[in-house]
Amino acid sequence: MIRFEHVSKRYPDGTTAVDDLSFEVKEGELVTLVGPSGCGKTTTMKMVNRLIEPTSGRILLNDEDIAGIDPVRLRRRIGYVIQQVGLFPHKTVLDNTATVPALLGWKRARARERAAELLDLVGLDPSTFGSRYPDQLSGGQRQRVGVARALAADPPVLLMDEPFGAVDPVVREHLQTEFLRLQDAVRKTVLFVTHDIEEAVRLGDRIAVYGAGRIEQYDSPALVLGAPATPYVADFVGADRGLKRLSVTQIETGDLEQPPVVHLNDPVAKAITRMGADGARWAVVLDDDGSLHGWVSAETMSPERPGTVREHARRMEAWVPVGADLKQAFSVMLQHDAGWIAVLDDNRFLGVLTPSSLHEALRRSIDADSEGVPRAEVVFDSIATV
Ligand SMILES: Nc1ncnc2c1ncn2[C@@H]1O[C@H](COP(=O)(O)OP(=O)(O)OP(=O)(O)O)[C@@H](O)[C@H]1O
Repeated sequence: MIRFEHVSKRYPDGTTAVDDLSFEVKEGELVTLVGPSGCGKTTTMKMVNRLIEPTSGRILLNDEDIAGIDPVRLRRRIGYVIQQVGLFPHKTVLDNTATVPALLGWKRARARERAAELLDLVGLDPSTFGSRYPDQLSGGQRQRVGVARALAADPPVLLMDEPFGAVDPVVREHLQTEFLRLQDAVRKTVLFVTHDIEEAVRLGDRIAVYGAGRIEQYDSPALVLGAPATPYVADFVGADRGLKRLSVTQIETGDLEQPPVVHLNDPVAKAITRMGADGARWAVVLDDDGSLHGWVSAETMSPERPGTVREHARRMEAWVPVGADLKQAFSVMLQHDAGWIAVLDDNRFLGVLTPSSLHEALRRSIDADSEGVPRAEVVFDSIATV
């Protein structure tokens, strides 16, 4: 979709901003460009919409050399979101969002209808926010309008230059989650510049890690974290990459432990036998319909006493859906101060994660990536050391 072929950019003062860059972004792929300040990320991005012209090499968009495309026409095919959103202060949110369709000559009603759809898509109710002016929005809301505006004419390509850089970390995480959901729905080809490795890992299908003017590694987030290609990348992603990796490793059913399971209406004696068979001191308790109720401890029940598990069971609400990432699991575990959490598929109980199975899952993920991939340095950072 976007291909860089030996692209370099040298400024007249002798600065080489980008040096012999070759890489490809596939259709529907979200690639994050990450690296320290001044390493050439923005230059790379601005060459795609011809705000900056390369000194040598070429950039192809769908196999067409962009040097031959009129810049104005080119930019209509490319949405652009920047940190200082650049909304027009005197225009309403709806009209701001409709800017590009209006420029493209859409009828006003159609442009506004499209703008309302887009606002909805980025989580801003058009009937509440459409008539506001930019200074009546929070920073996070302004960024959402920026994204809606960039998507309004449905461009196949989106360039995003630190779009969430100016908001606080909580809002930023929110915007990232929303953006991922949006990207799932619209599947644009996205180049996303950030200097934040966490953001790059969270959003990118692939990450280009920049050193000075060059890409040091171009890989999946899991590989960048698990098998840094060079000591520079290892240093850049940081010593806590095991922890970062939690957010790119999904829980799989094979990671789960299977403690004994009893039901609320089971007689106490049956529950004790069940636990005894596994040598377990506790069991997961499910409702009659099979959904998670909580847990019960062997200590609180005596085989001589009549009754059912219901009288002894304790509620437990620490759970995550299967497919969640290990970071979510870890955070739920900490939030509930729990030694285990349940993993559910819809309402169905699948098993539990404990700190040690979480650790194993992390190891599984790193082993899978490093198999057969000769990398400079494959180090496992135990979560226990973080
Ligand atoms: N017009 C210019 N003339 C000379 N040098 C320039 C010019 N524009 C950018 N540079 C230099 O090119 C290099 C790359 O800049 P670029 O803006 O691409 O970096 P970046 O990785 O996006 O940085 P940041 O994260 O700080 O935005 C820097 O050393 C910068 O000083």
